[in-house]
Amino acid sequence: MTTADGTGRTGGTGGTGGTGEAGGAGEALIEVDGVEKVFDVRRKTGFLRSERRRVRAVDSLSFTVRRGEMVGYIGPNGAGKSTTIKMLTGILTPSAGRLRVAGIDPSRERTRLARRIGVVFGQRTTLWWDLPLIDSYRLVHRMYRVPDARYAENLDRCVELLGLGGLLDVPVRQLSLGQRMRGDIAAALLHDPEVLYLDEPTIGLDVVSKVKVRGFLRDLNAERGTTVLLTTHDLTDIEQLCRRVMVIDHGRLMYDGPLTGLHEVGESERTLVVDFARELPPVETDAARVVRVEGPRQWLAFPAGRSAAPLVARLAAEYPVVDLSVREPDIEAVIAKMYAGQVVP
Ligand SMILES: Nc1ncnc2c1ncn2[C@@H]1O[C@H](COP(=O)(O)OP(=O)(O)OP(=O)(O)O)[C@@H](O)[C@H]1O
Repeated sequence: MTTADGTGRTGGTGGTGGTGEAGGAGEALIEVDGVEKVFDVRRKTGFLRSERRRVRAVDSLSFTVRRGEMVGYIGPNGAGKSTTIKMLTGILTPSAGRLRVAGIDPSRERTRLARRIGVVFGQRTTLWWDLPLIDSYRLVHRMYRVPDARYAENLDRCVELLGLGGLLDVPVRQLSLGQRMRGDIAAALLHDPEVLYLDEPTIGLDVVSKVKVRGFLRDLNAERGTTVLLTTHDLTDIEQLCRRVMVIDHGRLMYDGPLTGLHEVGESERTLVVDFARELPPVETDAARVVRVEGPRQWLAFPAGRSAAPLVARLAAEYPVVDLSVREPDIEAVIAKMYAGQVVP
């Protein structure tokens, strides 16, 4: 497993939290130590025959998330993300290893833990389908025994910031996907959880709804210091919300560190696009390689971890440069390479 500092240690690399910087390097809130989850699966192989197969969904998983962090948890389909979240909520019991959330063993004290965490599964709603949105919130109010004043304050805040004002009396089944998702996020927050697990919170949303949801989560983390573990296939969610990212594949943690550090793991390159005053042969320099030439324009690739400044200074000194721009590497390509096993962290 690779960490940004190359030590293999986890949990410290993103210790200053998400983009919101809430809470600084706080106490360990989520502790995962050598956790495994094995499923016994029966598969029919004939009319009366079946075979047993063991699926190791999570394997030797260890990480720590500190209070106030906003961490992206990503991986290809079937990597073990949902299984991890289910263990962290107490829905599933680990086959081996140690788990603590806010000091609580999730599978042993699921009800006690429920008061401390909020969960949003983008693919499923926790709201009552046939009831108006506000009725679901009233039920949450009672279930979690949230003090009346606190409930009213949290509800007002969510209604305002998530734009739920005109929707409270609408039955959940009549809400659009984006409205329903915002409604679900509010429901998960009415009891002031310290930890919020978000499993694909922007799936299927249009651009405007995505922006709204991301802005809300950023503010929540910055203002309330809520710790967020975010699972998503949308890397823009991660880029805009999380300074720290964990990549899981085949149940194992492949990378834990800043998003920018993935560029180094993936040996990705930035591109300097240079317009010269006239057509020139490909420029020769050790600091970059020319990957494309079109008339007076040339594209020079150089390692993403390196500054463009020395290269720019040298070109400007030696060539008739008219204009320059730097293109950032494509993080999706780096991660796709990682999933495909071309990058061995
Ligand atoms: N209840 C279960 N019984 C048997 N196998 C399971 C069960 N839940 C998950 N698995 C298997 O465990 C592995 C990890 O699944 P998991 O749902 O955690 O992946 P994921 O990373 O969340 O994937 P996705 O991005 O597709 O949601 C997969 O091989 C899956 O088929």
